[in-house]
Amino acid sequence: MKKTENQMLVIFGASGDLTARKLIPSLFNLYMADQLPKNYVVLGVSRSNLSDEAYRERVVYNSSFLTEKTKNIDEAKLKGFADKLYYEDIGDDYDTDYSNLRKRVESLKEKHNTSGNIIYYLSTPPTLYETIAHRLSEVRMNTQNNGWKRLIVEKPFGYSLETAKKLNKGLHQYFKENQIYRIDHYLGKETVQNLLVTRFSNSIFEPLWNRNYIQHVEITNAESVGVEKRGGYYDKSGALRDMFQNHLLQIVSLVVMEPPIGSEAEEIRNEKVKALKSLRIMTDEKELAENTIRAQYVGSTIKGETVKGYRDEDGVDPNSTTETYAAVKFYVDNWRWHGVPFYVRTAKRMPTKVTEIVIHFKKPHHQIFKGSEMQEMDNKLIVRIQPDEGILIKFGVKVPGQGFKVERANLDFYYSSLVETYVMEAYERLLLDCMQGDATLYARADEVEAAWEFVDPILNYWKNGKDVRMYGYGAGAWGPENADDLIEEEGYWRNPSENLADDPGYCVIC
Ligand SMILES: NC(=O)C1=CN([C@@H]2O[C@H](COP(=O)(O)OP(=O)(O)OC[C@H]3O[C@@H](n4cnc5c(N)ncnc54)[C@H](OP(=O)(O)O)[C@@H]3O)[C@@H](O)[C@H]2O)C=CC1
Ligand SMILES: O=C1O[C@H](COP(=O)(O)O)[C@@H](O)[C@H](O)[C@H]1O
Repeated sequence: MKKTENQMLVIFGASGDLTARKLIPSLFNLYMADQLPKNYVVLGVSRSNLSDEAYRERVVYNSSFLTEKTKNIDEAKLKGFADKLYYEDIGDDYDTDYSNLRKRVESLKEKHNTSGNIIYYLSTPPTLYETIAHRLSEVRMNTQNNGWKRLIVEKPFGYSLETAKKLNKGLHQYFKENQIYRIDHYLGKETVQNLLVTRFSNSIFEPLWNRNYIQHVEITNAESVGVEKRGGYYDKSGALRDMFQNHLLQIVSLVVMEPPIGSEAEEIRNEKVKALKSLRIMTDEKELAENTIRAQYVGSTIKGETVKGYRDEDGVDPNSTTETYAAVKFYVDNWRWHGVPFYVRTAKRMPTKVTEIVIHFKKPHHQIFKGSEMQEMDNKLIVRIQPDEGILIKFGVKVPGQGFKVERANLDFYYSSLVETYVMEAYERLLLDCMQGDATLYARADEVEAAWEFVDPILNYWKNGKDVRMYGYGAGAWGPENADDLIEEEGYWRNPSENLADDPGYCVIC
């Protein structure tokens, strides 16, 4: 097991939603699992005027995000966690002299003997990331001569290729690349990481993992919720920036990448960046029109309840042209994937919440068991990222009896069957990795830029292209009908029913 050295976590934007909903609960889980170092403190920093006690009340004792976790633990244990949380009011603006902050950090370091190792977590609006890094360096809080300093940067990492490059350049003035941890919480999901193990620790998948055996790859990320309280943010972002550029292209990179020479962070990240750079960038309008689809959810009734359309959501422009659904077909220009189409879709307000990767294998070259419905009998490997995390292989078996009746069978594995194993939540895992200096599951500067390089032309086309359509889909539907045209050559999008194995598909071929 890796060692977690004594250290301090300084969270900028500590009065915000992410800190309360994800960061503090993750730290609490790590505390309960005895994973925090012996000498450890958290210093929350924001503009709100709060005392240490008031901050503890807010994010621990009165936190609705912790109630489930804390209701059965004894007071002293909870106090042991809460007492390690402190708060510093930065003043009216983050763009200020950090000398007082430095003094506070020094005094906490002395008091708790945290040894000068510090993680700075940037959980503010992204426009402040570079400012905070600059202000930290001004008072030498980035220097590593008395302990390491790491910087976790939240998404979104840029708004376009240009802004991402600018942000990388800006941060690199004050922190070295190996100090910067760009968080992508999908990489913290156990099933996403398991893709590497499935591919590279088994000898049965990798020989088939190429253009000779794979017909196409399909990735679906669906959310049943709408934009909730984040309409203001989402309307400036949209599905392509919010989910596709980061989380989904990270998943694509793990599906596409070549075997790394080892499991060290740089070995894996080198291969991921090569994979991202091999995505064929679409340039002409015809290509973009044929291979991309965007849509918005419109009002509808789901299970008897009226659901608002996107343009009626709080914080959303009533004439908004921001997409809540994005589907893209693309190719990967390398030896392994030549000619294999990838279909990736992401959306809000779909029938269910599900993320899955479906590897569709080619049919056998010569079909012995001919029948009208033979085309239904395709082999698939489904990696279910959430919910019902697991892996499923679909193949045909003979139904006992005369003739050749073929039925689909499933070979499945569910994470829930590992009852003894505690599966960490994504933020928990990623925080612990950063505490231990492991950047494998964080995105490197060149990965982020390569992903933007692919996405930028699509965004530009959607914004400035001629006659670009914005389709509508009823809230609670599987996207617009036109999205079926995109995948027509292969058949149809898989309907990821609620239960992973609940797709019995039966056909009689003789
Ligand atoms: N919430 C989520 O689920 C997710 C959030 N993120 C990212 O994490 C970061 C934080 O998100 P979240 O916590 O939701 O954001 P919030 O809007 O809740 O704000 C975070 C903090 O920033 C400060 N802040 C807000 N607006 C301003 C402003 N205009 N100028 C200066 N400070 C401001 C607030 O503190 P105060 O006013 O006290 O200074 C607050 O503590 C963002 O970059 C977001 O994109 C990423 C993934 C998911
Ligand atoms: O980063 C984001 O992710 C969430 C979905 O995350 P999940 O772990 O629940 O799948 C999404 O709702 C949000 O819009 C986006 O910013």
